[in-house]
Amino acid sequence: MTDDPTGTPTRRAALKLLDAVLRRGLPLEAAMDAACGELDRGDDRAFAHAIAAETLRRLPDLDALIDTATERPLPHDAKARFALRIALVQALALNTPHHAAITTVLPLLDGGPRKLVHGVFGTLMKQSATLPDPPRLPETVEKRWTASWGKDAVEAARRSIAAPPPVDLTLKPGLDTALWATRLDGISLAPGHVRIPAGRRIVDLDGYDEGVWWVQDIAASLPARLLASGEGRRALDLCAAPGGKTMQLAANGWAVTAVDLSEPRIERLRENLERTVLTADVVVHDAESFTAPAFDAVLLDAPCSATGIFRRHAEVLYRATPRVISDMHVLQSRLIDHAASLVAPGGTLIYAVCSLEADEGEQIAKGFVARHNADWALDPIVAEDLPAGFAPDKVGRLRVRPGSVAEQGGADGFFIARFRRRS
Ligand SMILES: C[S@@+](CC[C@H](N)C(=O)[O-])C[C@H]1O[C@@H](n2cnc3c(N)ncnc32)[C@H](O)[C@@H]1O
Repeated sequence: MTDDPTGTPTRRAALKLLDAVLRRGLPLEAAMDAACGELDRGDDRAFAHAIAAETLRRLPDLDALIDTATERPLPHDAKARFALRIALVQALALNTPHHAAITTVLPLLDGGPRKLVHGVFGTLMKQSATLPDPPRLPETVEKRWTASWGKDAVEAARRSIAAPPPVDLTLKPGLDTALWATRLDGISLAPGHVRIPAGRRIVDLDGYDEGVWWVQDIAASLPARLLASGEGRRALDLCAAPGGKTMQLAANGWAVTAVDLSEPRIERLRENLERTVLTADVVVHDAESFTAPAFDAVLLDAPCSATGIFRRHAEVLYRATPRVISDMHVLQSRLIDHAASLVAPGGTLIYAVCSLEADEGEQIAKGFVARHNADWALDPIVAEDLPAGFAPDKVGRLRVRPGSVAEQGGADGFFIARFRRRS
């Protein structure tokens, strides 16, 4: 594409990324290699990613602006709409000069409605259009979350999608948390936790090479914190990759078996164990059919819609259709039943999902107890089990919703329940 203006290949990559995410349902990170094949430079790839990620964070507001400036609404999958989203997000959220934002995008419409796109962009710039602060979430998500968690949670979710969230690190046990918070120029919300601002290169940070910490949102660290120290007892981490909870359990004295279906993700788990000098028995297997002698504890971090990680991966809000959520509910019900069959009498089962959908959290916990009432009981989580800022619900399960620890930078959405098998 030698006659493209400078910068157009980056915008073409951003267009391919958005197409992969919004039309083909891929995660943004998974689409990077194929979409950015034309780009040799790391900073061009990073900018293509930034354009796509910012577009996804701002999509409802970008589309609403576009609709104010067209006579008839453009179809949602029209190339002209994709091109306008990319031009507008640069001009209105990424500080790209207006001229550069549009001239680099027009060549993407080879043989298409360039005049229309140029005209709509020009009209909006003349009107000094702006994007609202905080951004809106997709309407269907706002309705669903308002019904489940209330208006304040939706307001908090809007505020928290506005910018990339901070990054949390889990320290190996026995380290001085305050010292590491200072060394990493961060803050701590709990023993063994350090929070640093977004945007730092993780591999350059103090302690990375020595493997004394790993990246893990504070909410994602809570399920393993709900198990006492292992003292050599056996724990099964089901759906374990890339290994955040495996590392917590292994570091806390459990003899861990880590099971995951995905070979590439298990590879990352192995690398993480190697870097942190921790050990686990690692097995590539479907969790639904995995068998072994019963364990003292089983942690099931079930596959889910992942709507709890919307602050980092806004595309989850578009992928989590009602159909996906209901399919996940069915899979999670089967997985929790199988996980329970692997727990020894008197043992503990932890169920966790990084989802903000009650159907994947509260409803799974309720269904499990209803089906297995004779052998199992909820083991209520109490305030003392949790870091400041997190509180169990009235029956003793933990729902981390938007707005939790907001003043300190928030947390991923999560649901966690702990159950005890009767002896
Ligand atoms: C939420 S992620 C797990 C995160 C992990 N527990 C951690 O703390 O790093 C869910 C995982 O479930 C795995 N998975 C999905 N379906 C599975 C199945 N049927 N059996 C085993 N693993 C599965 C995925 O490969 C993915 O790694």
